[in-house]
Amino acid sequence: MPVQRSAPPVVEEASPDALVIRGTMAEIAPVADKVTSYFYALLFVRHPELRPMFPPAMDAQRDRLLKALLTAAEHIDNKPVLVDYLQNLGRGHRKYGTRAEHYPAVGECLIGALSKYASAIWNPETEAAWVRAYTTISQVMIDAAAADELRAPAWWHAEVVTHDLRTPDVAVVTVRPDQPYPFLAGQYTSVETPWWPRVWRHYSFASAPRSDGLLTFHVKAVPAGWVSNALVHRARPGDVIRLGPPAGSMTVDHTTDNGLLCLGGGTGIAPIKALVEDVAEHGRRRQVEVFYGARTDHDLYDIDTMLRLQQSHPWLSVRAIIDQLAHLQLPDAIREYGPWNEYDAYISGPPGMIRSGVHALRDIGIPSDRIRHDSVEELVVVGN
Ligand SMILES: NC(=O)C1=CN([C@@H]2O[C@H](COP(=O)(O)OP(=O)(O)OC[C@H]3O[C@@H](n4cnc5c(N)ncnc54)[C@H](O)[C@@H]3O)[C@@H](O)[C@H]2O)C=CC1
Repeated sequence: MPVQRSAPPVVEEASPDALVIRGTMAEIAPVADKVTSYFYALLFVRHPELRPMFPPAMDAQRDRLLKALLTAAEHIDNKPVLVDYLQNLGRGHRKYGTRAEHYPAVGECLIGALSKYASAIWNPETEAAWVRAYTTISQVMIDAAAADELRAPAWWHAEVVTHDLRTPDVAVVTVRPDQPYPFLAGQYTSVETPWWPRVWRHYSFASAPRSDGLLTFHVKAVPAGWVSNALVHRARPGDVIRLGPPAGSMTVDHTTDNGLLCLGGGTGIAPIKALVEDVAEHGRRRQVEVFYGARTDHDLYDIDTMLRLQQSHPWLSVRAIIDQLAHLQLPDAIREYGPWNEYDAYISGPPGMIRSGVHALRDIGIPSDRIRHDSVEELVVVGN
């Protein structure tokens, strides 16, 4: 579930519907791939008009919609987190051309796929629980999309204005959106390139909002990453990409004077740089300690920028942690510094680093509600 703060495990009584849903999920878990294929087969056979809203090749991300729906259903009892997640999902679906009338079609195929593969336990009560859950899920998404329609476009076009290849596989790409693009430092967006229509990937903004309206992303080309390879090796000034709405809550809490302990691994330094700029713009002096991790010194592609920021801001300290030299990975390095009890923590980087970072931070006494990061589930597709 994309919880953007590190939530402590919630121990609560499950509702009868939640129990039924969990029962179905346990039943289909061993055949999840088959459920996914069958769900999309049903959807495209029964509703061929929906096919163009999905990527031509479905292998890379075919189960994202289904996964999102199942994740939401599983958390049906956790209303505040669920609503937040679904509102984002509903807003985010506007860029695919999703409309309110598409939701019943998806619901019908979801029930069709579940009832086929959970047939051993499927009965009218199971179906009723899923219909109730899906109705709740789709209504939150539909309402959020409708509200968003009044204030923002479904997507933005953005022209590449500079493309700076920093290493053989990392590029810093700056784009100019065709309309104002409101967002907060620390957030991310989704990007579609002209070469892979309808394949969207998430990238964090590498700067706080700028007066010239330009947006910058740090992109690393990863093996088999269609979007990332296109952005690093193919995109040039003048190319036009599409952007979805901003998302994410790894933003600076300006209601506190706590320091910021920031861990950025690899291209995960991008949103950390945006956070530093945000603190600078707010003008209140807060200690910001950045740990910038990389596998080798060649991978520290943005260290000059970070050191320049350190030079201009006495409240900022930047430390590079290089695996090879430090003989330990980034999250463990923070244990040698501190104390960190007056700090809020921000972590950005590969999913494994976020997981071990949260662990290390809790271990040194930072409570979960003061540790912020993007959802690890969403990150699995970030940057591909
Ligand atoms: N908002 C966010 O959280 C953002 C996340 N990213 C993600 O960051 C990643 C960047 O990839 P690369 O530059 O190739 O990073 P990388 O794989 O080279 O690793 C960067 C740093 O993270 C540490 N690290 C990696 N795996 C670890 C693990 N399992 N446990 C502890 N430490 C670990 C490494 O020691 C290194 O210091 C991508 O997965 C991208 O999706 C990128 C931008 C923003």
